[in-house]
Amino acid sequence: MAWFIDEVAQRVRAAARQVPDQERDALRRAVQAAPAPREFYRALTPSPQRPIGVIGEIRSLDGNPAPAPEYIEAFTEALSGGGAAAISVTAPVIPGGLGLPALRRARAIGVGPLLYRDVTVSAVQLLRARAAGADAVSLTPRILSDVELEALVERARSLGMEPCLEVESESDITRAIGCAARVVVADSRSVTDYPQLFEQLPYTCVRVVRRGVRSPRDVFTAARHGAGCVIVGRALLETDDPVGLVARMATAGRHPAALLMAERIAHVSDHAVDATEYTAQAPGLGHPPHAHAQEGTR
Ligand SMILES: O=C(O)c1ccccc1NCC(=O)[C@H](O)[C@H](O)COP(=O)(O)O
Repeated sequence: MAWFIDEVAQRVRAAARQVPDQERDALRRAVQAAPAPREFYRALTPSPQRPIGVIGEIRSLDGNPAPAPEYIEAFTEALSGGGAAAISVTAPVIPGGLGLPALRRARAIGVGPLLYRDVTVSAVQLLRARAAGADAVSLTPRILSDVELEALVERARSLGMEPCLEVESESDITRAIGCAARVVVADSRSVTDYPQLFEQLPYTCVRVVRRGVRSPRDVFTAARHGAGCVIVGRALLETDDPVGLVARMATAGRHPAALLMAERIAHVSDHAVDATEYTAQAPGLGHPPHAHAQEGTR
């Protein structure tokens, strides 16, 4: 899948360079007017009561047209009601991605917090995501230089959003630790050694597994492998009862068995306490969402 992202990143970079200054200014104003960001990290943080959480992803099945906006709205609301700790929306560059309109709708109906997953290479994408109501954004270290990664992490934080680093290798983990990432996401299909990678992270970091998570059993497996959260997408579209499925997965995430599994590899009980201190110390947090940072990446 690496080649796919590389190709998309090239296109997105080229498009970002074309964005005129007036549009950037308009986006900054839209960010000022946007609803304040909500606490994403805290919503994901494992606790003895919920050792592993579920992020419900709203998307369409690859190749299918996007569902009607009213359906997306009802679906999003139902996922939240079913116990999803957060909602993820993917950009249209990712197959099945519904993009910023879906993000805006999800924000308007008040569910959340919201993660926007994009192939992010430019600050302008962060502005668009925040203006549409994102509380967190994904960043992929592999496609970013050190300078770009640092600038985008800081920019996301200065906008009040949690940067969630999508890691693929040991060197990505080192870079994620270097920028004090508090949420790290691994694709369980292409990053098959993710449990080993997770082990290297500070335990205050929420480890998220995505792709191929389909059942409560997969939630337990992810807990056993050190995850504090899973993202579930396709499985919710392939069942007749998405709300029931997300609810069963969320229930699995609160099950004492999940706590036993999680405790074997991470100090979940301590995590809940220490995370509070960590939040207070984390760079960029606690600032008002509209604080202005230097724009390091256009
Ligand atoms: O994210 C990518 O790099 C990507 C590239 C090409 C095709 C799909 C890609 N991502 C898929 C997703 O982001 C999934 O929607 C997400 O991981 C949830 O997984 P699933 O539950 O298997 O739908």
